[in-house]
Amino acid sequence: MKFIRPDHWQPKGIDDLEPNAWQALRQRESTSIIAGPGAGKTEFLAQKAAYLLETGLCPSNKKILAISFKTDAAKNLADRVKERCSEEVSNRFISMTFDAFTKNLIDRFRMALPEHHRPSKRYEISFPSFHQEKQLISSFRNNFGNAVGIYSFTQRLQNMNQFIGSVRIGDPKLSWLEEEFLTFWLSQQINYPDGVSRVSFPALNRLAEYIVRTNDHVRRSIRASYPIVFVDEFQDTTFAQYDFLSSVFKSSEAEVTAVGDYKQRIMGWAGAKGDVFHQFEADFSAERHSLLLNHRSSPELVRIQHVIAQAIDHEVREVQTSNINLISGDAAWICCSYNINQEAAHLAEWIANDLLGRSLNPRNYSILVRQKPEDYEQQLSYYLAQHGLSLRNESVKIGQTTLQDLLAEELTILFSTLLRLGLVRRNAQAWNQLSSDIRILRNTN
Ligand SMILES: Nc1ncnc2c1ncn2[C@@H]1O[C@H](COP(=O)(O)OP(=O)(O)OP(=O)(O)O)[C@@H](O)[C@H]1O
Repeated sequence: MKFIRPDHWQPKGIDDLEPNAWQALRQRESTSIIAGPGAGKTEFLAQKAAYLLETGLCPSNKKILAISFKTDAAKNLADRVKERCSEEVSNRFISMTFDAFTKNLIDRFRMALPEHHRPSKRYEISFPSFHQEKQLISSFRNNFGNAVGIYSFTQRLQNMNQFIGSVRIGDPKLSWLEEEFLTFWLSQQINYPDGVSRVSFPALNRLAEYIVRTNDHVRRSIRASYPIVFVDEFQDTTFAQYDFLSSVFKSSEAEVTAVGDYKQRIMGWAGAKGDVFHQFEADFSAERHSLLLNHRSSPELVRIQHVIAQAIDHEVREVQTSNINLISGDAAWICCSYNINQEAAHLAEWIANDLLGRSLNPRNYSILVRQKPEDYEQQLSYYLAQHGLSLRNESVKIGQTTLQDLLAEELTILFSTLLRLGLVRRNAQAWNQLSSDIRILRNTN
């Protein structure tokens, strides 16, 4: 493959990068990139991957490892690199979730674990409920009821994610109660009468961290394969995941780029570290860069985001938008309501008026709420019905899944296109869509 000279390399699929992004892209040490919503964090990583791979700065026998927290984020990043680079180049970009990466490590190096911590060869992933965690704590307390300090210790266990994040397997600094609990917690997941372990992702993370910390061979082979590492949504890194990252890459030659926005931290409840950017910058001697252009939102929305961002961090820098206002009049504003009924009534009335005023369709409107839509559904449905409008809660549970996940399934899309085609005499768009889906199904594309 012919490499591009680094000073001749140009971004792919976008016109340019902002000056701070150029600086961070060319930086050959660990860096942290702080950027608000829509500032192009994912795009930046895709461009940096293209830059390093196409210029040969990431040698052809090495790969870039990109770690995200959610499957769709990992896929989105991989797709962007695929769109921007040739197959030969994008094949060396490995994008996966933290959990997939640590699970993969356990699957390959399970034998590096001490026998009593080793899951069975074939194991299942478990998702312990809050209730199961409580039961685990209470059986532990029953076993160690007389131990000195057991009361305050079990209080600490109430935030299980945080506790697990604070203890490393085999760490000589652990107190004996910490060590006993960790062993108990792991053995409950590993030893089952049918011989099939049921292991949670936090346990897999902890076991993988143990392997890379204690096994030079595994650690060196990961470092050798991935001299360049990206971590997306870094604000949501848990204590255990951070430990894993630092056990593998700290004090190595790896260039780690951590991208995120501490103001968008959503996983605090799941044990995400509050000060993760500061710690990363100290541990990896990483230089901080901020992206100050928003590429997604209208200027009014960016101004509102800034008001909210300032409430979280007084020193936050103002972001500009690269977009123009597409809506005449107000595009975004903040309303304060005294209670949920007043809010729902106002929203329903506003939608009904706007619908008439702009001759739009009810399906052009979507209401996003904080956390649980079912907390708002009843009131919103009631007030919308007074204007002849109905509401569909897409996060409603259907069996193990939700309506929105079900609607995004390829098979659901196929059936709904089929239904749309059957409902009216002619629907060219549905016809084309269905014809192409059927060609793919029959493998005649
Ligand atoms: N330099 C750029 N020039 C033009 N468009 C860009 C640029 N960077 C990003 N974009 C576009 O802006 C949009 C938002 O970018 P992206 O998804 O990377 O943002 P993000 O910061 O990762 O978002 P989020 O806050 O949701 O995590 C995308 O459509 C992307 O293609």
